[in-house]
Amino acid sequence: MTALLEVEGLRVAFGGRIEAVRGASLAVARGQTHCLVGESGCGKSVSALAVMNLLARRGRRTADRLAFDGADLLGLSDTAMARLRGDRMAMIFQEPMTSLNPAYTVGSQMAEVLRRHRKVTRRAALDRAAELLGRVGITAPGMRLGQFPHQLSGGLRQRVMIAMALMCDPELLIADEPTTALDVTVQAQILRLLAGLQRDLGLAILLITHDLGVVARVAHHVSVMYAGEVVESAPTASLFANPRHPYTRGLLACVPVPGKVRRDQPLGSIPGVVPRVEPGFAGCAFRDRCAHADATCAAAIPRHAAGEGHDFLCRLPPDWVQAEAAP
Ligand SMILES: Nc1ncnc2c1ncn2[C@@H]1O[C@H](COP(=O)(O)OP(=O)(O)OP(=O)(O)O)[C@@H](O)[C@H]1O
Repeated sequence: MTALLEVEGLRVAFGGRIEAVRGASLAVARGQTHCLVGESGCGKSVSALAVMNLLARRGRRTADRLAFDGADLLGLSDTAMARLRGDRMAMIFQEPMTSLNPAYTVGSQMAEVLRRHRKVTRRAALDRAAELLGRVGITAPGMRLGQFPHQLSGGLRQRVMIAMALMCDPELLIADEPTTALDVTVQAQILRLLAGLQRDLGLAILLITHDLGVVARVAHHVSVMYAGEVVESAPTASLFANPRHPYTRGLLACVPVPGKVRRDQPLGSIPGVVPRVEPGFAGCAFRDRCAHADATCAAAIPRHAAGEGHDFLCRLPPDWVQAEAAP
């Protein structure tokens, strides 16, 4: 079966000088959670915004294919895309106030989302809003409908934003770091909520995160992004058991293992920073930070298949990790 969201060869440039996304491909299967991971500045948010056609004015996107439920998104007019957004595909952000309007009550803005896409009465839209507030774990939903966003805690605002995204019963939810700004307990609650919604409603979720702990808990499939490219893509179990790209291995080495980290030990990080890449850049963008780099890393890099649904972009062969470990 074709994936619900198909992205192939996506490129995004800003003002023609910075290439934020450089030929990224990924596919989100129906009813599954696909995580897009990588350090800050790798192009995760820009990729998601490009899919939704919500890039800032200077951003230009091109792609070999961009399709939702088999239908081309690249050829859609702005009006047709706006009809799809918030209806069959919805997006939530790290900061709920990106989506919530401080001037309107929770109820009126949730109802407005439904009434923009469906012919329903205000009463029916408010009933649906109350039902969804209950579904995302908000008690006394009737009372919350009459409140303004500033009267809610950060965790509640995040739940309201999720409920609002669900008003039209979307098939795809794109969630850009939805838990980063929350404290750890609320983070865990929101992740449990998203996993439950994915299961119960058959939602497909494209979850952007830099937290590999989150990935391990919720993802079916993972795409690792570096400097605008997907450098490794794999089913979650395969990625954690057999990471191939040196960048993925570096990210995983930074995750503390319970019981193995001493209190006084600093958390790991990969030395160096993600480079900003100009159009025409050739070779592997990770080479300056990579212990395995050699002169060939400045030339074209092959993409290797490394098992079912697992591929990576590197000059090293698919079995390099085992070969290096062998005596
Ligand atoms: N409006 C813009 N104009 C110019 N450059 C931009 C714009 N938006 C993003 N970029 C650049 O695109 C690159 C990718 O940014 P993006 O926000 O997608 O990264 P990210 O991986 O989502 O990181 P974060 O986790 O910090 O959001 C960065 O170098 C960023 O500076």
